[in-house]
Amino acid sequence: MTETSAPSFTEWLRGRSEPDWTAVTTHPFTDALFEGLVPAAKMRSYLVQDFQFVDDFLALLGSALAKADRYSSRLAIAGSIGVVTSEENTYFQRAFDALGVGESDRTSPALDPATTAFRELMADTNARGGYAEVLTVLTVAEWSYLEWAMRAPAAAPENFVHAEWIELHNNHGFRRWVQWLCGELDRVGAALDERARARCLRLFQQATRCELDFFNAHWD
Ligand SMILES: Cc1ncc(C[n+]2csc(CCO)c2C)c(N)n1
Repeated sequence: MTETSAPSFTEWLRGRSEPDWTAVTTHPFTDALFEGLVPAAKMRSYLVQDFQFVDDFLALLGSALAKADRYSSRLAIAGSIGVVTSEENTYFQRAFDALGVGESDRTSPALDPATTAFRELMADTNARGGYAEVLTVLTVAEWSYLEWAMRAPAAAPENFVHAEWIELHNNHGFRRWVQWLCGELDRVGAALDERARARCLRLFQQATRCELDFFNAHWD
């Protein structure tokens, strides 16, 4: 009777992942990005590693597509796969050109430990997780990026490498996709038993930690 405002599953997951969640979404790397003040060498290493991250992320989206429990969910996920494989992809190529990234660093760079840890978490979730677990890891990666990017001031930095990286993560379509993801995880989470919910929480916390380590690896 007093349960008028129980937190949603995703709000509960986020709240239980503090203080790391706020450390990610207010990270100094993102503040510097807003001002166009990330040094080129740091922006380069970050994007080179992130391009490797995006490959496994795409595989995880494919896993969600396969594991979804209904057609309308598969359609929403397919739409997001289309975005990752079109607009995002040309951003990386143009940014790499601007930053002078050579061929081997585009295709097979030495991986930073933070990149490897994140890739392993995604690969494990892909191999062993069900739909709820896959959604959990996707939600951390997308929601945390939306949250930092929504903090951007109205004036964009001059350099397109900085400006477009912000715009990719706070545009209307991306906001709607993250809203869909959170709503989907809330829907699927409502049907889980306590043990399965606890598994999702552990994954949410691990993925949040991976996001923090990823930013920290390119900032000091
Ligand atoms: C470390 C890291 N975490 C999350 C994202 C966010 N993200 C991953 S793939 C993708 C495409 C849109 O669905 C977006 C926004 C990132 N780039 N790098």
